[in-house]
Amino acid sequence: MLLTLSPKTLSSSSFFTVHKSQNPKCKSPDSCRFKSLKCSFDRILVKSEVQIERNLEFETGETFFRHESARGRDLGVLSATLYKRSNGSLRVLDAMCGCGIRSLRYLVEAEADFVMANDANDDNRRVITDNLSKVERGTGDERRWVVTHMLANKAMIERYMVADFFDMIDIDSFGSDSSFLRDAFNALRLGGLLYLTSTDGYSSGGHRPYNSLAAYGAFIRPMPFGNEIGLRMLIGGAVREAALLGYHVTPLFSYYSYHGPVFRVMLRVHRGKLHEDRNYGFVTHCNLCGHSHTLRFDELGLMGCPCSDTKASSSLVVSGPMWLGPLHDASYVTEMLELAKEWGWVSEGTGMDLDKLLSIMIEESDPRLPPGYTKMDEMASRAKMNSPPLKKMMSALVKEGYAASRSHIIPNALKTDCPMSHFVRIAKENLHS
Ligand SMILES: C[S@@+](CC[C@H](N)C(=O)[O-])C[C@H]1O[C@@H](n2cnc3c(N)ncnc32)[C@H](O)[C@@H]1O
Repeated sequence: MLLTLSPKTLSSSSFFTVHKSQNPKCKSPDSCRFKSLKCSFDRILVKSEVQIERNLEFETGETFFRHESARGRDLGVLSATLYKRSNGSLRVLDAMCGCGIRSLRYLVEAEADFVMANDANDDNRRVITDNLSKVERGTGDERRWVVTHMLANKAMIERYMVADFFDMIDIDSFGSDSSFLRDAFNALRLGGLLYLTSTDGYSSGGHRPYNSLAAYGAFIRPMPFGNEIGLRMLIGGAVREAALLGYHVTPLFSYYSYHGPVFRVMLRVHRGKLHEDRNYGFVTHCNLCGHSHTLRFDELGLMGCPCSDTKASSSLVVSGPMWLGPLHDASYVTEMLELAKEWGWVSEGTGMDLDKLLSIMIEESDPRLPPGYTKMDEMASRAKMNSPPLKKMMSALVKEGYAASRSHIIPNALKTDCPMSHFVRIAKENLHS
């Protein structure tokens, strides 16, 4: 019989004593494989944390769990639900499920028909199984969930070898996830969703250019908008890997969270590689004038900075190749926002509200906006003035015919296609008007 616990208190760390014989894995106090369990003569002390997320109660035990990742899980569930609603069925691989909270949410909230909850660490089994037991397991073809303990690559290879494809694969990995990409593309149904996570903040910050080159095929140098570069590098890595297999991907949304930091992108996978992808190339940034622009492969010989200062060539930083197109699909994120409103996931007063986040993502999707953002502080120091209010600056830019948007990555920054010199002039005019 598996160890079962029913904690009486919520969201606090509690200790429970259970009889050793209830735990099939514990042979003796000295050889207990559960790193986290302390066995005494005939009792086990289990540290169990019970959480509530979106009204779902679950336990985390000693698995890796971050409350701060709830927003990323919300976004995954909204996408999964849209998929289920438009395709009629939904089969999910939660490839690194931890305690199984995502699997539980895909089953309950997105009404997934089937979830494979996989985590390489089989010590997590009891917690995952207990959490998923809130949903009837079913049998045979009606089976709604299974728990497996394989390396994520094996879990994907095993399924595609028997032509059993998933509609959605969620890879919530530590570090960089590029080693999972190829198997994930193979194991996904065409038109399916791939939800990728990376916590590799060093690479996106340009501090390990040879690491990013190895993992994503992108040589990344420090740029003032490194966190956006992190998202673009992740999408770019997937674009490249997909092309190798004869597929192409489009980003549905991209989400950066400073807790970690964590970079998440939801991609849709399509058949056929794009022979000429105008959205794949380089980002340049001039540290002298603050101007950023894009450089496609066929423009490499034209490299230079519009500020044409003599010092400019040594101030010009180039990173890539990476994704240059919009970070999100505006109409898709609009559907996500409508669903969030339908479910009442709005104005909850928890950090940045979900509806506000999705609204900013819609703004950021304007295809005229180049990669990067400018912090208002930087603009103010270039213009030698106090920084004007963000909203006032945005409407001034729009009035002059430029695209302008907030950034979901950083609060007091602006994305625009306006060159820095005009930007400073417009700021000065508007601060004094
Ligand atoms: C970031 S945690 C997952 C958190 C979980 N998805 C959530 O939302 O709470 C990563 C998990 O991946 C598991 N893991 C690490 N490497 C793995 C691999 N190669 N294959 C499968 N699971 C792996 C770890 O045991 C850990 O539980």
